[in-house]
Amino acid sequence: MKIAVMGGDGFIGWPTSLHLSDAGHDVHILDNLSRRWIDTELGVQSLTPMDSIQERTRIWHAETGRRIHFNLIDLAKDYELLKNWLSEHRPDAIIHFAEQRAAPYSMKSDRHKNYTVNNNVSATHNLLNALTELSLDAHLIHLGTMGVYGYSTVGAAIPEGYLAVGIETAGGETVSQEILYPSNPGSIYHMTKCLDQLLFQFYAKNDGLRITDLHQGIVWGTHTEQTRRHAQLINRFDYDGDYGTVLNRFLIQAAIGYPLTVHGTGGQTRAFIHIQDSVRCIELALKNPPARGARVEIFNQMTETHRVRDLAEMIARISGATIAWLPNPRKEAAENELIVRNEKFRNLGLEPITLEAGLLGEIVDVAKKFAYRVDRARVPAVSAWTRDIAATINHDPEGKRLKSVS
Ligand SMILES: O=c1ccn([C@@H]2O[C@H](COP(=O)(O)OP(=O)(O)O[C@H]3O[C@H](CS(=O)(=O)O)[C@@H](O)[C@H](O)[C@H]3O)[C@@H](O)[C@H]2O)c(=O)[nH]1
Repeated sequence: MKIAVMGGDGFIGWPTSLHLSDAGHDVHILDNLSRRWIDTELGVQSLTPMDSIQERTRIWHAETGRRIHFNLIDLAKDYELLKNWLSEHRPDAIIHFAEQRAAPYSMKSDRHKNYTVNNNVSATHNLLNALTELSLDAHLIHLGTMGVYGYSTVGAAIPEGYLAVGIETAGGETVSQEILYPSNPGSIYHMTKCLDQLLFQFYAKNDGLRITDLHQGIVWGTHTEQTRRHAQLINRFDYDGDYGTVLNRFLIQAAIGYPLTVHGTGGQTRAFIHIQDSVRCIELALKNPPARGARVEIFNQMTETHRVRDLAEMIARISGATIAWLPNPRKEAAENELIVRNEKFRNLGLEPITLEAGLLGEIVDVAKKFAYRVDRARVPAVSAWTRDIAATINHDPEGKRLKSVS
């Protein structure tokens, strides 16, 4: 297949591009390199040393003889360029990662809120609009998030996108219907993914676009089979307070002897998936497109759930790290249950890498190897969800104002 990977220079976009190229597909990356600019804005860098996209694709060609093409296009701003590219290349499938993906970054300031909404919603809409205008029947796969469901304290299992409800008619009869699961975003970033969902519903219904939305959990790990093939194919690894996700942050914190930064009681339960499984799921979704005219296909792309404090305690046990119990910079439920249905990928043959099995290798491999590149001052999460919270959180790099350390 000819596949366009929008956002193919990012944390999941890059290993996905390699995985699909390795599987024999003709891969074209479209990316505005915004993630690299944001690193510059924040004054941080990936834990792993990362080459330019042109250099990465050159190495991939030298290693495998396969070409990955790179196009510098901003989906949100360059509508005509995007449309012309799609019109010329007419890909069979499009994988859409081209959005600002960090919740803390989206909550940093009014400017960051505007940027995240404008970028994410425009990128998605421009893509849908162009596909319709060009009558291009490409299968669109979008990287969504488990965060669209929110974290209720009820503890009922979250279905894959649609919820069966009974509605009472005027005649007093109860009819059953499947509705899109009610959105309950916890950040501006998560809210943009909820808005994306509505755009998908409309374009599938009105124009018959074939769309798959992957509601992904928190990704951990950094290597995939293909990124291991050469030092310069390595994936990025974020550990900073804005882009670092919780488990990867704990791993690097353990490696550099920094107290594990648990927000609040650590009672937040979240869904997780290893990066290798993430790219496998994308390939499975690619092989199983919805029919034209069908409703948006939704998968829950996660393999296990964990409570944040349990992860911290597990890593502390393995590594001897201490745990810092910090005031939470986010507005979120202090404690929640999370039960997630994920049979669809399991039925398509996904055999998950479990945290227990994969964890130690990751610590040794990546976190310790590149620990010398860490700027400790970039570890704390300082982006607060509200002004009131901002007044109370800890900004001190080595945690002198922590609630407690155990
Ligand atoms: O040092 C830290 C960092 C985070 N947390 C807590 O860990 C949980 C998860 O935070 P996260 O930064 O790992 O994940 P999140 O902000 O939800 O976002 C990440 O995970 C999402 C999937 S999900 O969480 O919505 O399932 C993706 O959509 C996003 O792109 C990705 O950045 C939160 O309760 C947070 O308060 C800590 O206790 N300590």
